[in-house]
Amino acid sequence: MSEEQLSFQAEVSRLLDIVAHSLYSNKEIFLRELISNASDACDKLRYLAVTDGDLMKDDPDFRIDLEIDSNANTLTISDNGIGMNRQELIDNLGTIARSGTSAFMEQMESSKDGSNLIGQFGVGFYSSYMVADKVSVTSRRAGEDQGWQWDSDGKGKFTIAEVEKPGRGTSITLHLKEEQKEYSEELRLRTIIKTYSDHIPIPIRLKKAPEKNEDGSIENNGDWETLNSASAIWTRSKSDVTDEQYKEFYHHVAHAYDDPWLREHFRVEGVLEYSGLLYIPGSKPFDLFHPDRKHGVKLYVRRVFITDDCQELIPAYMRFLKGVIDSEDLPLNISREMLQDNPMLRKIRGGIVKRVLGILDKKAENEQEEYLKFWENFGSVLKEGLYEDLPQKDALLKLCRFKSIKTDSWISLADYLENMKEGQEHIYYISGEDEQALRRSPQIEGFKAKDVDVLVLHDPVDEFWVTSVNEYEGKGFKSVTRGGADLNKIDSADDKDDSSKDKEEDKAELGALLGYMKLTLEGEVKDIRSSERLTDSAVCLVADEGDMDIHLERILRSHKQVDEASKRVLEINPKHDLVKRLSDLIKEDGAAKELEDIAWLLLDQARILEGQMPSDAATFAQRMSRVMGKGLS
Ligand SMILES: Nc1ncnc2c1ncn2[C@@H]1O[C@H](COP(=O)(O)OP(=O)(O)OP(=O)(O)O)[C@@H](O)[C@H]1O
Repeated sequence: MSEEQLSFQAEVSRLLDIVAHSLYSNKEIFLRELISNASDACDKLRYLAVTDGDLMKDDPDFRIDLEIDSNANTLTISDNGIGMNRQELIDNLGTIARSGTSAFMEQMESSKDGSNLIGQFGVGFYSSYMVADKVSVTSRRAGEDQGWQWDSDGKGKFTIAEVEKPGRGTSITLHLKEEQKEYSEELRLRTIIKTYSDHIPIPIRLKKAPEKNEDGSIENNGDWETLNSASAIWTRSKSDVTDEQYKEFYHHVAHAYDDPWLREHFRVEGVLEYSGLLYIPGSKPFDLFHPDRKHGVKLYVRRVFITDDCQELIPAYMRFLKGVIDSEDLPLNISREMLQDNPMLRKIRGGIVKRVLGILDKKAENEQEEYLKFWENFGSVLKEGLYEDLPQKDALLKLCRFKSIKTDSWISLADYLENMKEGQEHIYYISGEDEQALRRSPQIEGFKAKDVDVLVLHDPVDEFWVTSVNEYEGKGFKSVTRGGADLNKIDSADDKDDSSKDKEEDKAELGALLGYMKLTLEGEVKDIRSSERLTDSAVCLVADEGDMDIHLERILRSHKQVDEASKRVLEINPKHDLVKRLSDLIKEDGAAKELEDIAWLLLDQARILEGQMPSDAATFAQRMSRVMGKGLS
């Protein structure tokens, strides 16, 4: 087959354009990316060879080789890993499958200086174009006979052609840009490998240029020099690994380039034996909430890479974890299907969950500021565990941090309980999407007045756990937009001022108003009641005790999971001037029309405060005009 020319997927072209034109100063990381890919390719073959030994029989020792040609100004990185066939070359090097890429590119394009972002994201193979103006890839898939060559200058198109390739694996030749000649110098390469790739568990070798002695004899005939330690970092003892090496391993295993927030290197012995090196990233990945997002923990069995896609290893609510788990007990030839319901794996998962929760607990306890960095990045994800992993509910609730109406900083549930008022039986919360709007909600007025704190839950995930988690330390969670507020049970200095005689009179007058409004608004609301929770506003809507919370219902309706809106309870503030005036008006003759208008306007006002529309915008406007006109006359 002759050479074929194909176009990059549009996203790749955009990415290549960003890479080539970025002001990214740290160009040397291209080598880290290519070596990382080569090492992954060897891992993949090692796994396949467990069940098909023939795949690597002819060449059993993995290696990654670097060769320089200073005359041609090229650098070649070769591996004897899994290799790629024609279709794989087209798919892998011509399209982008990673879930976070679109989000990354949007941010890149909207930010002035993307260098920082490129550093965080890692553009993999395409980073070659930071130093090369042309890249040639020859590859032969293990177990196949035909080799393929892929060539591109990174400007929209690439070619692919059949080629002779004696050994399996991939060779990537970078035709270095004139100004990037330094990457064809031995010393430079040695330093880069030591810095970024020492942890790679496969020998990375550099072919030394033959040296001529003075007498013309050749000193070394192109010997290979191994540049890295070449042992799996998690098998070494902690004292043998430097912070820098731990960090570089994180960059490799997580494909992320921030500093990890936490690392945990451990070994479990006993009935079940496994070791692990886990990290929690220092920043929030672009794709944390992407539906395809998976955790980044690779499963190894006795140093053999098995998979980086084992959903049974780590629960989804810990998908921020990155790193490696290496089991001594699982069978080497375990298939990915067999992993699905494996009791040993379930135990490992249980162990990891406990370990991670334990570490987080310690951090939350001893290094509160530090812990909040984690919480702000990954708290939303961890909270998913509150309904996905009920046995861990209490441990998770202990780790949760919340905003509340009394403070802009984060508090724990323990802090909340400590500040509960005499007679307060519930942990009160208000939930919705907009934190500031929640803080202004009429439903929290009475709580503020009584100095009772209310948690402000503005994370979309909150609506889901808060309805399934019943209590913390014996105190139930209660929405302030639902049911009775129970505020009269809570002591407050204000209550003592009202004389009981006044109260009785007020009650009778309000009773008449409530009766009138119930008749007028019949069918529109479930009930109309005097409110304990309002102090400044005249009205608000609440959900009846057994009904669905107003905000939760709104979310479910927007996802079409609930068809009809429930009828709500309209609460009226008996202490509000307008309400008092209405109670008087009801005794006057000829006020019926005005009263009717106001009753409807109050209901629509309460609806608007909940972010809803008045039931009929035109009638609402007419009523409003009539009442305003009356006010002016
Ligand atoms: N040396 C190699 N041998 C075999 N396959 C490779 C090699 N280099 C790259 N690939 C294939 O090309 C794909 C794309 O590589 P690329 O570096 O762009 O992304 P990635 O490795 O998936 O992620 P990242 O961008 O984080 O490096 C890889 O997933 C792999 O399938």
